[in-house]
Amino acid sequence: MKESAILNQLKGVLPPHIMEIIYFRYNQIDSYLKPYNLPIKTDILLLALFTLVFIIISKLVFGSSGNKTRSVGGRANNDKKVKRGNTIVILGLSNAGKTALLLNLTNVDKKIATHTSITTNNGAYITENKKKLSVIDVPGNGKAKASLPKILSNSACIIYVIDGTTFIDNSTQEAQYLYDILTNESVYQKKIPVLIFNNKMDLDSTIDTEQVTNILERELDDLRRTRGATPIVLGQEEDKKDIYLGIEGTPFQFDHLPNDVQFSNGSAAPSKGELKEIEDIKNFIQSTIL
Ligand SMILES: Nc1nc2c(ncn2[C@@H]2O[C@H](COP(=O)(O)OP(=O)(O)OP(=O)(O)O)[C@@H](O)[C@H]2O)c(=O)[nH]1
Repeated sequence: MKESAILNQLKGVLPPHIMEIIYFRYNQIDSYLKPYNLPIKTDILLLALFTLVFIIISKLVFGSSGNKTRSVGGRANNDKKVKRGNTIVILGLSNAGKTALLLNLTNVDKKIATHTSITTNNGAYITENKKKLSVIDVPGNGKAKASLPKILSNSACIIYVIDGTTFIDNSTQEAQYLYDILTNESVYQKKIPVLIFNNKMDLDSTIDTEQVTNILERELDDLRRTRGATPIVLGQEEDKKDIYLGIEGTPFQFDHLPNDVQFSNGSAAPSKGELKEIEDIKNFIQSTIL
């Protein structure tokens, strides 16, 4: 039996029956290699081969787990390849209080009047951690709405403002606008978070936010069935993909959407008294920063 320093060392730690097998294989390999007269000892060669096999196996095992970690990040990305923009988009029907909210959230020149806007109003919002986000308020009427798909594609989050004093009369129109927003490709695929803000709570004639939620869910449920026949409000969307809101065969609920849709109420510009801090909105914005 051929002697080898490595085998002698193994002899000290391995049981005799295992050593027997190792010796047998060793001698077999040694006899195979002998005719080649290699300038390297069989045990060194085997050790090198064993190390190589060990490296390959650990690469496969740990290398793939490394990939797994990447794919978790990847999954977050794959998770609709989320790469949202950095604009807080304020939307809603005319007179809802969008510009009032923009003024409240930003430190823009308060000279921007809270009367019917024709073009978008812009400002900057500084988050708790000093991140600067642009804020845009898109008028409820007019040409600015045509540029909405582009604005939405760069949105970080959406605040949809409702005039709580006129909601009952305007609920269908509100739902139609929301439907267009929620079925917008960017909003749907990037799962842009939406906050529905029931505004003008300082006035007596406002509606309870729970009621707003229920009415909107009912209206959106109807719209899912009839929408094919209704004109698209956001315009220029001939190639708009078919996006079905919620779960087919189940009454529509905001919970069924891929987006996080939250509700809140308050006053963007109370007619009397102190300007109420709109903490819910600020918390919402903070929670949407990726
Ligand atoms: N009482 C009260 N009035 C508000 C509140 N928010 C806004 N308003 C008033 O509602 C009116 C409309 O507000 P805007 O901010 O101009 O509304 P908007 O949504 O920007 O309207 P458009 O520019 O037409 O799209 C103004 O007279 C505001 O002062 C609120 O919280 N309480």
